[in-house]
Amino acid sequence: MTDYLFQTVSTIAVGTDRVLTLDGFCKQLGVSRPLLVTDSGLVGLGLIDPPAAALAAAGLEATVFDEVEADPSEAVVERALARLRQADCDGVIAVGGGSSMDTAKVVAALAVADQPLSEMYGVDQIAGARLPLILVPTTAGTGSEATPVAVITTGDTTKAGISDATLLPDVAVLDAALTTGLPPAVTAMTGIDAMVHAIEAFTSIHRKNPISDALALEAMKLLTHNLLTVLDEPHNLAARESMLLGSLFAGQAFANAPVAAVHALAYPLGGHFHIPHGLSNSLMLPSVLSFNASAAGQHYAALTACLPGSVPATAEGLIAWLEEMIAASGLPRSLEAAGVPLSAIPTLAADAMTQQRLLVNNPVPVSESDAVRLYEKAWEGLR
Ligand SMILES: NC(=O)c1ccc[n+]([C@@H]2O[C@H](COP(=O)([O-])OP(=O)(O)OC[C@H]3O[C@@H](n4cnc5c(N)ncnc54)[C@H](O)[C@@H]3O)[C@@H](O)[C@H]2O)c1
Ligand SMILES: [Fe+2]
Repeated sequence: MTDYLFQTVSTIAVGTDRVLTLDGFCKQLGVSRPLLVTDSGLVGLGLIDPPAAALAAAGLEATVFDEVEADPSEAVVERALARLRQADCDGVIAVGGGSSMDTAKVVAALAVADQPLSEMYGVDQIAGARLPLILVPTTAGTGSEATPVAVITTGDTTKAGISDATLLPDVAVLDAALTTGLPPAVTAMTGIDAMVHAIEAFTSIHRKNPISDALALEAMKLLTHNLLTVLDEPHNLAARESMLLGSLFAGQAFANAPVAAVHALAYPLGGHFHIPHGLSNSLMLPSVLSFNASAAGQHYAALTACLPGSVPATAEGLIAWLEEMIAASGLPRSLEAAGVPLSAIPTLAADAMTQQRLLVNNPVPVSESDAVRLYEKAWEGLR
């Protein structure tokens, strides 16, 4: 038996139109002037007006920052921080995907910590507290509402992680009504990201623990039973809520049993080619799982019990089911189809090697030449 520590978000609110009750959480946390962090796409879809109006009706003066971009840069974080200071905000709310939630987390810490962003990267580097923080995911998803992690793009191409318990929010709000307009491709990519969180947490060789295992198994069940349903029936609220729950559970799992090589090899695709995070994971998933099967085969076999239908209880059974599901969801299945030139592979592999924070969790060690081979397989859509 190994000792372990399990940390997670302290309050989770689930329910349709829960996003209209943010004022109650603000009041509990002593927040009267929240910064509402989001992106312009969500504003355009009209998703931000109702919660902003509900906050105003409750007498709370929210300032909306809607300049978050996918794979948020340091410049976006600094602009959000400047807006927070200008409006003298005393709390931070994100309504959005992982990009908005990660930006909000870092801004809440920077607003209090007497420390520049550059000193926060890595594990346990944040030297202070943070402002009250409420996260409302609109994708299902990154699970960022339940993780101590934020991923920021530094320079032009590098995705760098900050992992610190300070970034666990005070409240996570799961409101399925926010996700019914999620386009099919984003639904599929983000759903696969959540599955990868569950799979990599379940096979992590560092900090794997029984609580994360239970959450990962339940996450796999919820996600794999509902992804094709929400693609067919985008307005099915029960299935959308199951996806949000699955994403939350997977986030709670990997927050305490961290992700590994699929993510380490996916990040350079986002950094260099702006391939969305979930799609990057989906593209690397079959080849990395095949590579890991010699060491993680039993765990992969155990995960097949979570899948719908009768799937052979083997690593091959899991990988083949995932490949079929990726094909059925209509996403590109090779790096070539995703527009990555073959000539980029040496650079991608060298970059992946900088993600040692993640690679150390992988069931099989990954060398730079292994990474080259894995990208070559993924380029051809093979495993
Ligand atoms: N902090 C963590 O633990 C963690 C974990 C995994 C990934 N990440 C990071 O999260 C980011 C990716 O987040 P994401 O995949 O949620 O996507 P995102 O936040 O980048 O959003 C992607 C697109 O989807 C749109 N969108 C979001 N919700 C929508 C909705 N309900 N309806 C219609 N459109 C909607 C957005 O406007 C945007 O255009 C990456 O930077 C990744 O590195 C963080
Ligand atoms: Fe992820």
